[in-house]
Amino acid sequence: MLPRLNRVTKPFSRAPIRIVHLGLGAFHRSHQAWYTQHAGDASEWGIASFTGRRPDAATVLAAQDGLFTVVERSDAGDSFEVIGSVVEAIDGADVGRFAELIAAPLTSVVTLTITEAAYRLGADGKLDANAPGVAADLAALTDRSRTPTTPLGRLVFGLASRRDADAGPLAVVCCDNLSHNGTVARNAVVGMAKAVDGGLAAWIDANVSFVSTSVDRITPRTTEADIDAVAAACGYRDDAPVVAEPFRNWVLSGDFPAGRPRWEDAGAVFVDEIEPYENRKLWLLNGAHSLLAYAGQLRGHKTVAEALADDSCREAVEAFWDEAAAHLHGEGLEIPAYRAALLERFGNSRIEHHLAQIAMDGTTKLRMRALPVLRAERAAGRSGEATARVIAAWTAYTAAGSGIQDPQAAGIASANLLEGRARIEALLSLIDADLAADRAVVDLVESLSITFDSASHLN
Ligand SMILES: NC(=O)c1ccc[n+]([C@@H]2O[C@H](COP(=O)([O-])OP(=O)(O)OC[C@H]3O[C@@H](n4cnc5c(N)ncnc54)[C@H](O)[C@@H]3O)[C@@H](O)[C@H]2O)c1
Ligand SMILES: O=P(O)(O)OC[C@@H](O)[C@@H](O)[C@H](O)[C@H](O)CO
Repeated sequence: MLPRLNRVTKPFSRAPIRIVHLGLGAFHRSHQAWYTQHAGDASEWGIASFTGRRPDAATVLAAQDGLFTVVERSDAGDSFEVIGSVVEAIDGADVGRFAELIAAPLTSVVTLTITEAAYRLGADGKLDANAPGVAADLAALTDRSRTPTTPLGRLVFGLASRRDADAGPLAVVCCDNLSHNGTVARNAVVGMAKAVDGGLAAWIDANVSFVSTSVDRITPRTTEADIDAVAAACGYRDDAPVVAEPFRNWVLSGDFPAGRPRWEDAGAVFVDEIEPYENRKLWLLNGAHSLLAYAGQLRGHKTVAEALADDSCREAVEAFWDEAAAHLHGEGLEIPAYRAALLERFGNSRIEHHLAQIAMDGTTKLRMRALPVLRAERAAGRSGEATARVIAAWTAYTAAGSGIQDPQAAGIASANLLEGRARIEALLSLIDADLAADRAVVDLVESLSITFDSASHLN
């Protein structure tokens, strides 16, 4: 029997906890944990990482003393690296430990990868007070008789503890695929705090810096085959490896009032103006991912690489990129090279990135990945057809598949009981009210919604 990966089989020292992470999933491990291990001052920066919804990832990682393997997977083969920057892995339901660590004076940075849907944004882009868990968390934060269950509720709870402990300022670093993600996180956190304690909201405003980031490293969900591959290649049993592409990128903008690791040693870039980088990534990479997720599944494909190899999907991607690129300006963006690199990254067939995973939470994702391009195209006097096709593919996908996972799943199901343009209008209203109110857009999306029609492939 193989030995288990842990700090005895691989003697990594434990850095002191100075970073608290919320959302212990695959991406946190391949990205922020990797960058922290590769910072020049890594020995000073340990991460305590909390799960979001289930304890499973924390249970497995805790049994390995926080250690896991990053499998860097390219067409040329796999390389393996043990990461030791996560020094404590904890069930997110342990809000007591979370608050204790947020309140610790040594804690300087809180990072988040809790998915787009967890920010509970409504179609107006603001915190949706009717979203699951929000009202209950506001009540819990008010009377303190229960602990909050949403990630943002837990963060507000933790920040209240830090204020009470007078532990000083810190930085919250949002690493989710959202435009203006620092501002979104700030609005959601301060909005929630304001609803329960004006003094706390003012303290957060004065003491917490919300850093915006553009994060990039394709990291699919780990499979049993990945676990077996690590065992075969490394000679130890790791139940929490993570597979990622060789490419990685991290652009950050904002203040770190209590310090931060020297992530720049690992290639992170600190900028004053993040928007051009953010748009390039969210539109070209994530927008194309969403298009491939819907169009590709309609055409019977399972992975990004398979969908990209289908000419009709690839042409739709290129046309969408042409429209998006017209609105991407800024020094050093190098759009042609970025597009060429994306084709290569998407075509990495050894990374089995499942379209079904990318397809989740479409209403929230399309709002950031496609809608801004459509708006910009129409403002420029053009139809925005290629971008409308991205949204049209989603409308077709919602009708063809079952078990749609989306914060607006109930609204999607109701909309799909309608027919024709009424159905399209109802679906678009779940993404954006103005979009649904524009008759020309509704007609355009309706006319394009049969482009990838092949519903028999789904279910
Ligand atoms: N995987 C990638 O390639 C990648 C790349 C760039 C950015 N990201 C960002 O990171 C996020 C997480 O990706 P991942 O691959 O780690 O996913 P994952 O499913 O492996 O992990 C997500 C984590 O967030 C928690 N979570 C999910 N939904 C939640 C909810 N509604 N409320 C509370 N907690 C919730 C989960 O419990 C888990 O801890 C993405 O949504 C995206 O915003 C991912
Ligand atoms: O992780 P999500 O669900 O926000 O989006 C799915 C993919 O588009 C995304 O994970 C990309 O692979 C990633 O953003 C690449 O850096």
